Amino acid sequence: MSRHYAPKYDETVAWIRSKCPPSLQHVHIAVICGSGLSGLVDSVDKDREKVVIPYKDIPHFATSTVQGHPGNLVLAHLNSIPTAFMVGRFHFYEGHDLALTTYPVRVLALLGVHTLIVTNAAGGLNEAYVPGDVMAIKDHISVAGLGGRNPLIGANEERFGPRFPAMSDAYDPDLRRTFFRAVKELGMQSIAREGTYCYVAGPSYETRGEARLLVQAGGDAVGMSTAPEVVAARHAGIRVLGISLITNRVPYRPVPSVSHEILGTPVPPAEKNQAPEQVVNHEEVLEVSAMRAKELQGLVRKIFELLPPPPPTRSTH
Ligand SMILES: O=P(O)(O)O[C@@H]1C[C@H](O)[C@@H](CO)O1
Ligand SMILES: Nc1nc2[nH]cnc2c(=O)[nH]1
Repeated sequence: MSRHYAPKYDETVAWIRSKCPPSLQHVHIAVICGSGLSGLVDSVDKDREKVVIPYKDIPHFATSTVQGHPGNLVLAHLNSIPTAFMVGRFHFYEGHDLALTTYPVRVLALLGVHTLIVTNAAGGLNEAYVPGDVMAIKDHISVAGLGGRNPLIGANEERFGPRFPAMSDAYDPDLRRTFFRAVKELGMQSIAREGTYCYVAGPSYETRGEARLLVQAGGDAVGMSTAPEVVAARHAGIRVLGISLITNRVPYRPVPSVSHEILGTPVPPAEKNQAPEQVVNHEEVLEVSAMRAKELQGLVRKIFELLPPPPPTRSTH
């Protein structure tokens, strides 16, 4: 993460605290709302204080430019736990440096967050997945990270974590167990999945060849966020639950040939009897998010009810 941002975390944190009542000056859990998932914030306790701060007012924050990402930091209680909601996130493809994209995660760490629930809309790569499925992320493949786009590049911020943090345990197994307990209690087994999320920079969706590469690498879903936030969170010692809402199927079979139509040659055997695959668009992504909004709110509330005890605290000051 660029050293350029280092002196500003404390300014941002002090400013946010100045807008909050005492009960919200330290928050324990953060929820990042993915595309079209801003309704998750409606799960907060209605009878308690709630502070809504537009990102554009927060010193040193970026602003959200993507449809389905309103761009507010909301501090409130959920199941009586002081919680921060990022209602909208920043994406690298919006033109933000990765240090700025993940800046809020470090601010959240300084506000006291020990547990991050990060959500996203993602395309399904796994043959068995259908739009509307909800996947607990057990691992990620950061294609952009492997290509040199890692939010921790630059001088290491020792106050947050070590130079070389492990990522082999990035998605907390106890939190995943909690996710599946919540799924079971709510009877959502038929739509619940557990899989590997692939992070690509976007904003273009995958070609079929790219999607096939991700399938062969073991990816179950693909999206344009989450992994940088998780890397920054894990570096800061925050435990993570990642949830992908599968909003579309990603076409990955070879592009149908047309040469045989003109030349009268045989149809390539691999292309015989192929069902047509649908092209994805962001409107469809938002439609499926809207369709599952209420269930996901219920799921998040249930997860809060069942959360395991917090990990031992580690100072970032
Ligand atoms: O912020 P998330 O990851 O939920 O948004 C996904 C990825 C792109 O931003 C967008 C594409 O439709 O949805
Ligand atoms: N990269 C990518 N991101 C998505 N977000 C929602 N659907 C998709 C998808 O198919 N591909």
